[in-house]
This record gives sequence, C-alpha cells and structure tokens, in this order.
Amino acid sequence: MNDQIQDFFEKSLVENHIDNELYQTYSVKKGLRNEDGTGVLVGLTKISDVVGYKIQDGEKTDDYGSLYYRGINVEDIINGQRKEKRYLFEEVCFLILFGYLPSYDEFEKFKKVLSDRYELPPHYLEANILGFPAKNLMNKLQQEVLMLYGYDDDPDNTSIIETLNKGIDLLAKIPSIVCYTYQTKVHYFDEKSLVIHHVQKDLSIAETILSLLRNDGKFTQKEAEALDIALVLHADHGGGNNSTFTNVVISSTGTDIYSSVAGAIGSLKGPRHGGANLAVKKQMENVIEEISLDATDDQIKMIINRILDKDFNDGSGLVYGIGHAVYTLSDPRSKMLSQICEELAIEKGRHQEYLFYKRFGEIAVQEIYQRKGIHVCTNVDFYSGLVYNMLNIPSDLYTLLFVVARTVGWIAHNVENKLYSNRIIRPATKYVGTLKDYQPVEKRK
Ligand SMILES: CC(=O)SCCNC(=O)CCNC(=O)[C@H](O)C(C)(C)COP(=O)(O)OP(=O)(O)OC[C@H]1O[C@@H](n2cnc3c(N)ncnc32)[C@H](O)[C@@H]1OP(=O)(O)O
Ligand SMILES: O=C([O-])CC(=O)C(=O)O
Repeated sequence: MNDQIQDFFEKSLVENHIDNELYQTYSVKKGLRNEDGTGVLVGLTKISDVVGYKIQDGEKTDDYGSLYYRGINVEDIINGQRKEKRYLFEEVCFLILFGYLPSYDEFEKFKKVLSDRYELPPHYLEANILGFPAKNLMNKLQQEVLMLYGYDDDPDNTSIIETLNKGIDLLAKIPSIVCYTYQTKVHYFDEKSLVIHHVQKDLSIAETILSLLRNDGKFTQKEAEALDIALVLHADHGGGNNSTFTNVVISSTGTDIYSSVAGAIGSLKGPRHGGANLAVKKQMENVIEEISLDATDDQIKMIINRILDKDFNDGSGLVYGIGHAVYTLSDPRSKMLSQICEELAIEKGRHQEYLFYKRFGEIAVQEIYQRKGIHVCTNVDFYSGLVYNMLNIPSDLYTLLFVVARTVGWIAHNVENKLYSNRIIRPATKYVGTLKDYQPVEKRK
C-alpha cells in the first residue's frame, strides 16, 4: 500500500464520515432490505420462488425453506427424475428458459441445440485460453465471456430473441471454457501435463465437465448424476440474488448480454455469494487442521466462537456456508446436497468427514442463534464443495460450476425483465454532506 494513499484516505474518513443513525433517519434500505430483513420488492417474476419465511398479519415468521422453478418444487423435480439419471440439468434449463416442461420431442431438439453449440469457435482455444493462462479462473471466465463478444457477428443486438439465443450459446460454451482454462492453468502454473479432450456431443453438460477434467475422460454414472443434481440445485434463485440482480441492473442500460453475464460472474465470485463454496472449503480445512476430525462438540463450539470473534480463519467474523438472506430455518438445497454428499462419502470411505461437516453446521447454527438471536441454516454452499471434492473436482472450479449452472437463471431473468419491466434501474441516494465554497489552494488546510 502506498503511504500517501493511506494518508489521504485517513483524512477523508474524518472529513466524510456518515453516521449510522442517518440511515434510519432517512429510512435507507441498506442492502435493499426492509426493517424485518425481507428484501425490498424490486420486480415480479414467474421464473422461481424462494420461500424462506411466512408473513402472518404483516409479521415475518421463520419457516422451513422451499424452492420452486416455474411453480414446481425442486425437490419433486429431483426425486421425480432420479430413475432416469441423465440430462436433468438440461431439462431444468428448458423449464427455466421457456416456462414449461418439454415434451419428449421438444427436449430432444433442445438438447441438440445445446450440444451443437458446445464446440468453441475455430482457434478460440489456442488464441484465448492456451495463449493466456490465468491463475484466477473466475476473473478468467469474465474475460472469456467478453472475448466471445468479439466472435459474435452481431454482438450488440440486444433484442429479446437475440438475448435468448446468445444466452443459450453461453450456456453451451461455458462448461468447456471452464474446463479448458483449468487445464491450461495447471499446465502452466503447476507444471502438470496439458490435457485437452474434444467435447462430445452425446454427453450431457455434467458428463462433459467430468470427461474434460479427467485424464482418461472416464466417470461413473453415479458421479455424473451427483454433478447433474448439483447443477440443478444452483440453476436459479429468483431475481433478488446478487448476481442475477447485477445482471439485470447492467442489462437495464441496454448494453450487450456479454457485459451483463461478465458482471454477474464478478458478483458471484464474492465469498458472501457463490464464492462461499470455496470459502467453506478453506474454512473447513483450517478448522480440521486446528481441532481434527475427532474434535468434541465443545471444541467445535469454541472454534466457531473464535470465527465469530474474528480470531480464526479469514478474520471476517463470518461462518461460511451458514446463513441466508431469505431462508431462515432451512435451505432446501443444502438438505438435498447433504444427502448426496453423505451417499458419496460412504461410497468413498469419507463418512467421518461428512459427519464432521454436519456437526459443525449444526453447532454453528446454534451458536449464531445464541449470539445474534436469529435463525440461520446451512446454505447451498455448505456441502457443495465437499460434494465436488468427492467427485475429484478441483477447488479452482467450485465457483465456476456455480456459473455453469446459474447462467441459465441469469439469461431467463434478463429476458423476463426485458419483456416486462424494461426500465433503467436507477434508485436514489440522499446527499448528507454540507455545501461548501470552492477554496483556492493557499487557503486549504
Ligand atoms: C449462494 C449463496 O449466495 S448462499 C450464501 C453464501 N454465503 C455465505 O455462506 C457467507 C456466510 N453468510 C453470510 O455472510 C450471510 O448469512 C449472508 C450474506 C448469506 C446473508 O446475509 P444477511 O441477509 O445480511 O444476513 P442476516 O440479515 O440474516 O444477518 C443478521 C446478522 O447475522 C449475521 N450473520 C448472518 N450469517 C452469518 C454467518 N454465516 N456468520 C456470522 N454472522 C452471520 C450478520 O452478519 C448480521 O449480523 P449483525 O446484525 O451483527 O450485522
Ligand atoms: O438467494 C441468494 O441471495 C443467494 C443464493 O442462495 C443463490 O443465489 O443461490
């Protein structure tokens, strides 16, 4: 840090302090939240419903969570399909994008539309991925999405149908981009062999990811099914989550879809949002190193309190993987991922690790209740990293898999907003400073 910048900054803090009370005085909705913690209503949607509490007689009551895609409970989607085992994510993409479950024929056509677009443009891999290795793959993916703008003959066409068309192209191409940027990274920075397989059109998106990441290209049906379900569980979460809203805010200016998706990826990277899956991994590694998998409940309680006291882990005071802006008593996605995680853990001889996570989550929820008096729950990111780890997916890719899944939600909300809202998003801020005269330099302090 440059000392001069530090000095200017400290002076500016004295000059420009804003009292916290003023937020109340002017009824500012910090974080776009109402006083009871519920989100400020900024839109209408028919895409998904995130239900985390009840409102009874105007009062918020905590409740068990549920998530609906186009009115269908996600739990039913997953349980209804577990017999068939393939392409559930693609079916959910169709549902989210078009609002209804496809017929057999429509689904076959949609799968073909997607797989015909898996392939990257000629020389794209050599020029943009192999030629430009990067250490942070989320930032790299933002660049890649912006790079695709240059390969589009009509990139600034922001009509609704073109937005949908370009969005489906991104949905189809992001999985291989993600895998190739990872392979390039480990080749250049970790001195591993370079493994680049061709994409295969007959594979689902989950299968494509596993095949591109494995040296031998092989995976089991159970592994593909677990990843497929994880993608389904991350596909959409209403219009209020930070990355989806970011994408809609950017798009409301009339800019291109590549800019909106790149912005949304930047939002998702943050550890309070999609980056939490990576933050959970680091947190749990630190915790296990400190107290071991054999730790007693009291030891877990102690380390959680150290985290909350900003005395352990990254000093943020946050227990990653716990808490949610909407869910209170439970996040239904965490429940489903916990089940998949346990099945995989038993199969891979890692049940003790799963059970440690479970105890840690339960104790964290109790401790946060003790200290803050609020009901929190394990969220979607608490178990997702452990699931990916059991699938031998490297941690570099955890948040990128969230992008693979959530791109469909971003596109659907983008299109819905263009169709029905279509107004530039422009809230207000209140100026609470004083008015001052311009001072000539010799009179300044
Ligand atoms: C895909 C997703 O985005 S899921 C969320 C992933 N993020 C994480 O796992 C990070 C950890 N969790 C969090 O940071 C938060 O719970 C969030 C960002 C998810 C939600 O934040 P908010 O809606 O602001 O939480 P909420 O209003 O319930 O917070 C109330 C209080 O509890 C605290 N709190 C909530 N969750 C946590 C947590 N995991 N660890 C410590 N304190 C917490 C808040 O800091 C706040 O404290 P304060 O009143 O002293 O400022
Ligand atoms: O809804 C939110 O705020 C965060 C979340 O869980 C998601 O985007 O999946």
